[in-house]
Amino acid sequence: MKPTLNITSEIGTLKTVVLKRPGPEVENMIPQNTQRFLFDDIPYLHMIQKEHDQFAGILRKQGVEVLDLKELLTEVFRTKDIKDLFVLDFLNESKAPFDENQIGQALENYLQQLSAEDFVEKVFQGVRKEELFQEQKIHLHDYMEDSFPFYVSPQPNVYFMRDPACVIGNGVTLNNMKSEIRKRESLFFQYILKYHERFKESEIPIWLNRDYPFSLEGGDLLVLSKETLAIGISERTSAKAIEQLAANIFKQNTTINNIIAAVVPKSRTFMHLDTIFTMVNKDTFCIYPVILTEDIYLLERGTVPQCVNVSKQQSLEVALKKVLGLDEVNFIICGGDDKVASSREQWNDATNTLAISPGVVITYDRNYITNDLLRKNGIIVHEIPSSELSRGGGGPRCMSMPLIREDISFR
Ligand SMILES: NC(=O)NCCC[C@H](N)C(=O)O
Repeated sequence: MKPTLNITSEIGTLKTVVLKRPGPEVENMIPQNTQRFLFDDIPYLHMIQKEHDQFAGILRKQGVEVLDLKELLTEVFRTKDIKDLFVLDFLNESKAPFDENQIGQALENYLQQLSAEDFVEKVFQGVRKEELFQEQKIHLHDYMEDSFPFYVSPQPNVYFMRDPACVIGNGVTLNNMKSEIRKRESLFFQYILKYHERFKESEIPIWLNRDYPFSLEGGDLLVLSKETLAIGISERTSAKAIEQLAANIFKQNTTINNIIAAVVPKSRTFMHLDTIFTMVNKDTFCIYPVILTEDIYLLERGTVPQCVNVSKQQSLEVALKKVLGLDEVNFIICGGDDKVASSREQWNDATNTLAISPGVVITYDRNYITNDLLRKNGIIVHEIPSSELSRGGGGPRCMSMPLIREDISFR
């Protein structure tokens, strides 16, 4: 029988993954607010869907079971009581204007009467002001030209499935995401794990919950092996969340004994560890070289009650060799030696590879120098078109949430 969740590496043969096909929510941005939504441009919907369909198509062709976030949520919300409960949580977290009686109640009523299918679309696309009150201007700010047109803001980042939750072993983290605009995304997984037929009977450990006050995002967390995680201390993921996660995991009877914590320079370009470091084979990593000069720490299982021992490491290479038991580590530098190409391809998510088995990855076609280098290093590369997908600032790894991979051994 298939396990519900099993992720013990980044590269074990991928069996089940969750994706979200980009939908009309990506068109609910305007040039004045793309930055607020963490986008660099507004994608062309028709094309981004075509590109994403090719991504899903390659995964299916490789025998991967592809689950769809929209379908999972729709199945959960067919039960009216669960949907009504979610409406309240969702509006609360959307900072919907509940205090303004008329609007809060109208929003609640409006969402409650939608079918499960329409409701899920609305959750992604947001609720425009004119949907509730035709052209009605109530407040002074409604008269202002730049007034935000939504009561409930859209969620264009939902196709970046990697970030709101991380599967580690047979458990998950439900992440408190850094930016206000993405915080609601991990609420989806709370509901799916608790109420969806496929998950609700399994006792899934929650390694760190979304009410933990310091932020963590999935793009920063890599499961390197049964024993080891790598986590970026980044713009999005705090050192406190990493240590708390370590303490929670080490306290349990798990195989994880080590966490490599790598400093990631705080900038939009390097927003998560997986924008500068991914694993493509047992001893091979695709990197942007900035990761080689930043500080590296190791968190190890200590003795209770001082559960986490922290030590500074000499380098990423030394730390990887130690925790993975490797004699050599092969770093493939994205874009190669040409600094301009390296920087450009990093920006276009060249290092954001998604492994579908050891030495087999999916990447963006636009990063042709890195793809070539990967192939020269014996990696099989499946390319997907990326003109529109890349506009949101993430690549194939960011767009996927693996639930089940086959176990592999390193030694
Ligand atoms: N793991 C990743 O690097 N995810 C990419 C997230 C892109 C999204 N627009 C964001 O800024 O959060």
